This record gives sequence, structure tokens and C-alpha cells, in this order.
Amino acid sequence: MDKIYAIIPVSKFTDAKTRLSPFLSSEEREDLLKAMLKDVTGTLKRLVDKIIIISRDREVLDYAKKLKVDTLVENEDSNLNKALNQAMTYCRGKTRKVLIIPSDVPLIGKTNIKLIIKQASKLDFLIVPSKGGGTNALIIKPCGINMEFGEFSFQKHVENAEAKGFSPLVHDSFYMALDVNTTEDLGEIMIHGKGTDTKKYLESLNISVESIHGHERLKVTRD
Ligand SMILES: Nc1nc2c(ncn2[C@@H]2O[C@H](COP(=O)(O)OP(=O)(O)OP(=O)(O)O)[C@@H](O)[C@H]2O)c(=O)[nH]1
Ligand SMILES: C[C@H](OP(=O)(O)O)C(=O)O
Repeated sequence: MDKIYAIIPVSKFTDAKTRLSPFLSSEEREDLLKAMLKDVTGTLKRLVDKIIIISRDREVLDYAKKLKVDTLVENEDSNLNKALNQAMTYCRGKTRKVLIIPSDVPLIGKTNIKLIIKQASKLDFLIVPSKGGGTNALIIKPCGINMEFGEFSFQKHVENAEAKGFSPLVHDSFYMALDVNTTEDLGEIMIHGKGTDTKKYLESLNISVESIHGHERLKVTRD
């Protein structure tokens, strides 16, 4: 099968996952991101030919080396889309496909990754939607479409693919759609995250989850 490199963009450790404040402290959010990165890279290992973490944060790059994955130092004056373009430009000529995946999707699982790589082997575009209209995975040729991560990126990426004549394959998966941004997402990890470092970390904080039938599905608390 053709070569495929995974690209994981990571902004910074300090004050990461701001939407989880104040439920988690800044240090706890950093440790959560480290646990999620461990789960994501552990799942991808042996399923892709290379894993590249791109970041401007020296601590992130040092942690990536501890996870025994490759690193790219992100250009200054960058942002998420520029970082991905930088990483894909690096991959051009080295691999036929890239799998772009965020750091905050600890439940992706090997079964899903094997399936989307197989599905995408004969296609130029595969996308995994996230809740809230985002994108939780893309498999494309390096620089195959413009990066539109941000507001409602899923639809924008599909439109960019269609404009290039790619028939977009949408891989619909609850586990791959779950990027951890809100307290309720932490509840989903407590329910579905058996065996993950992310769930183990949340348990260490004495976080628990109850099913409620109010305006939210879950009540997430900590001692
Ligand atoms: N390399 C790089 N990665 C980024 C950048 N901005 C966001 N990311 C990463 O892109 C992925 C999705 O971003 P978000 O879900 O917004 O993550 P976040 O910015 O930590 O979350 P919030 O602070 O709650 O918005 C995560 O893996 C982030 O670490 C950036 O400027 N450069
Ligand atoms: C970066 C963004 O993530 P979200 O803010 O939707 O979690 C996206 O998926 O385009």
C-alpha cells in the first residue's frame, strides 16, 4: 500500500484546551493534552509510515521526542492552517498521502485508523467530521486541498475537495468525532475511554460522570 504520514498539529502546552478552564487548571489541561497525545500517537504507531508533530512550543517538541515520533519546528507568525501547509510541503515527495489528525481525539482507535487508510488508498480525499462542524481527520495528498481549519471547517473542506473534482468520502464515527474541548467531552471519555491514558488521567483527578436528562446529557464532577 502507498506510504502515508500522519501530521499532528499541536499549538502549545501552556494554557492549552482553554475551553476546559476553569474545570481543569492550566497544569491539568497540559497533562491532559500530554495523555491525549500519548493515546493518539500510540494508536497511529505501526499503522502509518511516519508520525510528525508540528509545533512552535519547544516543550511540545521535546515531549514528541519522548513519544519517539518525528517533529517539525513550526515557522514563526504561524497558525493552524499555515502549520499544516508547512508540514504538508515537507511531506511532498516523501509520501503519497498524509493523515491530518488533531491532538485531542484519544478514542480514534486502531480499527478506525486501519479502516480509513484502507478506504482512502484509492481516493484523493477522505474526511472525518467532528461535533460542532469541525474536521477530525483528513486523508489527502500533501497540499491536495486548502486547509480551512477553524469555524465550520468540515463543510469548507468538502467544498474545497469538490471544487478539485474529488468525490469526498465521509467516514462517520462517533469515536473519531469526539475531540475533547468541553467538560461534557470529558464525560464521554469517562464512559468510552477504557484502556486509554486519557481516561486514566481523568480518573486520577477523581472526575466522575452521571447520566442526567436535563439540558445536558451528562453531569461531570470532581471531588
Ligand atoms: N501547530 C499548531 N497547532 C495548532 C495551532 N492552533 C491549534 N492547533 C492544534 O490544532 C488542534 C485543534 O485545535 P483546537 O481544538 O482549537 O485546540 P486548542 O486550540 O488547544 O483548544 P482551545 O484552546 O479550547 O481552542 C489541536 O491539536 C491544537 O493543538 C497552531 O497555531 N499551530
Ligand atoms: C480546529 C477546529 O477544531 P474545533 O475548534 O472545531 O474543535 C476544526 O476542527 O476546524
